[in-house]
Amino acid sequence: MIEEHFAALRRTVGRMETDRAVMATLRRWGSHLAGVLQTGGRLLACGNGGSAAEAQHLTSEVTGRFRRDRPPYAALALHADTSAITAILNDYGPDEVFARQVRAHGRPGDVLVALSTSGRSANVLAAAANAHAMGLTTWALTGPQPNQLASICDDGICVPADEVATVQEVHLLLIHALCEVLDEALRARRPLGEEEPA
Ligand SMILES: O=C(CO)[C@@H](O)[C@H](O)[C@H](O)[C@H](O)COP(=O)(O)O
Ligand SMILES: [Zn+2]
Repeated sequence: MIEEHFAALRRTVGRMETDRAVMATLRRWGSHLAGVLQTGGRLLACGNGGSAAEAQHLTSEVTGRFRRDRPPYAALALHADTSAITAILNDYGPDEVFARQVRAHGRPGDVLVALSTSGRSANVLAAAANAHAMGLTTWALTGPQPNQLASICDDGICVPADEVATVQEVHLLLIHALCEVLDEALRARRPLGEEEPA
């Protein structure tokens, strides 16, 4: 029933909107990410299916822009290079498709955002484990807790919804909220004399 679909989204958003921990996490992430990007670090993001699209939505907003003009920053969605993906899949197997790229593109201090509605996709778990071992900061966006991805990442937001679709829809809301706080933090950190174009 489509009414139930709308109701599930409304319920979940309502629950998260009043969860102070979620807002605090987003603000902490925005401010940390601003520092990483402005000092030459990079954002990596990964996920499967709908979560791949969400990962790419986030990185495109960082490299392009969100609401206002600002300098571009380094961000990569790890499923987007189809030649690398097919070669790694073919030569090393499915669990390595993101992990190998984390090892190639990640540097200590960079940030990995790992998205999984179930929190148990092996390739996303491997990416997070590799990133952690290399000294990247790892953040999880998942479905309900407990789940393995949230437990191995440095920080995470777990969406309390039963349906994969609802979790994905709320992930996009969280991504836009993160872009909002990131832009605020970038503006606050910009040195005097480097105001953004009108
Ligand atoms: O978008 C959808 C369902 O809405 C699917 O493509 C879904 O993302 C795929 O089944 C993924 O493989 C699920 O992976 P995960 O979220 O459990 O890590
Ligand atoms: Zn957007």
